[in-house]
Amino acid sequence: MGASALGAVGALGAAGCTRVATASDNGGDLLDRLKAQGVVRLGIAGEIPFGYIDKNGELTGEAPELAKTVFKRLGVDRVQPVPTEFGSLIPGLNSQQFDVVSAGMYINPERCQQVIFADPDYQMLDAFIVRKGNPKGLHDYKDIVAKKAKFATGTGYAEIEYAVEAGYKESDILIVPDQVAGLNAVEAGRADVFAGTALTTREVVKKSRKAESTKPFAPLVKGKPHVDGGGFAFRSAETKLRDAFNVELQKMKDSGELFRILRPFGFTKAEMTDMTAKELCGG
Ligand SMILES: CC1=N[C@H](C(=O)O)[C@@H](O)CN1
Repeated sequence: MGASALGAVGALGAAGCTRVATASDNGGDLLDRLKAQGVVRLGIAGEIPFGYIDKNGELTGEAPELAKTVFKRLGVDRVQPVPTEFGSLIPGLNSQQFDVVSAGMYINPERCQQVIFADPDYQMLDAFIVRKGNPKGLHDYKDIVAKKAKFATGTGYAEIEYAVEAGYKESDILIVPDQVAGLNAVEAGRADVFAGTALTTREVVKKSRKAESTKPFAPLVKGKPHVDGGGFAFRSAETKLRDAFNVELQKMKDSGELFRILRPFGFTKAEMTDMTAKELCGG
């Protein structure tokens, strides 16, 4: 089942006719309310292949497709997309614009201060978009510092911190709305490099004759190579919903169903994971 782009507008406008969670809700019974409504609102960031509206106007991506299956099993039949910028996903969730972040968001200690996460549904390395032939020889974050490259990444992306840890000055980073704007910036020479997930960069350069994606690599976090895990985020009070989601997710990991859903979006077996949200949040 797909929700149309029109549906996305409808999702925002539906607040007047459908009972949706409000700021006064304490969150503990959100699952019951979603079941009664029959719909859950998913925050997405227009990022292929994580969560996006396709050319037919249908909601898809690894996270929305997974959400459709899990929420159906939890008794919520429909999903509605609420598109926003990546950097607005956590504020949008916490201000009740939608019920769940369904954008493949990396789980890290800073974000775990603001929201709670289901266990990751995948693990991932980073990669760069560079001009064809990689003229500046940029292969990881230390290269962008050493070669004084103009560095771009997306609003709210974890990649901002990775560049800063490598010694890049935060105020020098070109922050763009998304990976398409990043590709445009590299093609036009406004940036030498755009950083994102290895899958995102690989997908977006398919549209380009001027740019390519580098080999995936592990960013350094506290000096050590780090593998990210991405998953669904919930408001901090909604442990009941998150726990119920985790139970279904674990069953899908055990049965291999999760990989069957993610594989068409370009994920490999090596990108399936046993990491937990607890360990990614810092224990
Ligand atoms: C799926 C995704 N993950 C990274 C993050 O969580 O910050 C960013 O690269 C934005 N997109």
